Amino acid sequence: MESESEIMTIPCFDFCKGGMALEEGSEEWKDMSKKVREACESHGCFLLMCDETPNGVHVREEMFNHMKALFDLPEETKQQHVSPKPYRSYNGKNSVIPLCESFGIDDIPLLNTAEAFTNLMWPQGNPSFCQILKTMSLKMLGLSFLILKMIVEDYDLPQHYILDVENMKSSSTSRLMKYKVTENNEDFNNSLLPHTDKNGLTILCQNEIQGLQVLSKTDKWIELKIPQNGFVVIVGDILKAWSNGRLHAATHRVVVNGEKERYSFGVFTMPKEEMNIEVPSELVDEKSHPLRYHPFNYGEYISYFVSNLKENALEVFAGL
Ligand SMILES: O=C(O)CCC(=O)C(=O)O
Ligand SMILES: [Fe+2]
Repeated sequence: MESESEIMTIPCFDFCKGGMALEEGSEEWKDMSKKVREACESHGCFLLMCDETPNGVHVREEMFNHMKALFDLPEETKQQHVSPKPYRSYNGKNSVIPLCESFGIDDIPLLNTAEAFTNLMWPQGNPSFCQILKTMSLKMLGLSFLILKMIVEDYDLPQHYILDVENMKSSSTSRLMKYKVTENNEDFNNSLLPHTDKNGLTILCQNEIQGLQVLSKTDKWIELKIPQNGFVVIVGDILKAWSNGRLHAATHRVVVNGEKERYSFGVFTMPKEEMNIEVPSELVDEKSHPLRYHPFNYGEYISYFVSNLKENALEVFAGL
């Protein structure tokens, strides 16, 4: 029963009560900003509902059907998706996480990368999947920006810090993931190993199969129950650093041990590689919040992480 009560500790917020999106600057928006900031500080994550359109459920269902067809393509076809950037190329044969397969596509809302991807996988094209990838990536990127603006609002930071959070979502990667099921119990904990995300903010959704767990500050794994048509929002290293460690980058993992495959789709927002991350002076307080991170370059941080692959990369690279 322990995990039952722990489930309750991760809050779920509805940004679109009754189909109406929150109006920026309204009292409701301000109340929500406080709740969002508190959840990001205490848990480093929260669940999110935002049903603006009645056909949202339908779009999701179609997306996961398309994703199944994608992962069912021949291995040679999937392997054609390659990128010089880390964690983008098709990854299907990773001995550390043998149950997980993934693709990463950069900047779908800004460039024609969804077309390029679907044309590569299906030489005759796949316009409906392409459209869904664009719709979902754009929606999730928009939600990321809204959440980042709420955080600036609730810290009562001067308006020019909106530029900081605009930078923090100036690039994005959409990741498509499949978790296979296995009969071998020993593999269960290997679906996706514990990690913090190295970007700014992550928003994920999944088919009906749960499996994502977050580590509480008291070192207990909490099984998330992502509502149907809901999302989970996770604070990454960059947002933690920018907030001077006030926001918590939640360690999370995936454990899938049911009978059905899990598919998930995530939008990882991040700064452009050349951008620098610097703590706003307003978030530094000599007594209660002394400066924890020196200014650093995002691209250099990612290179450092990729060459060391240590989970304490942020503290070692940018910590004071
Ligand atoms: O599939 C999921 O729900 C989590 C994926 C994840 O944590 C990641 O790709 O960083
Ligand atoms: Fe992650």
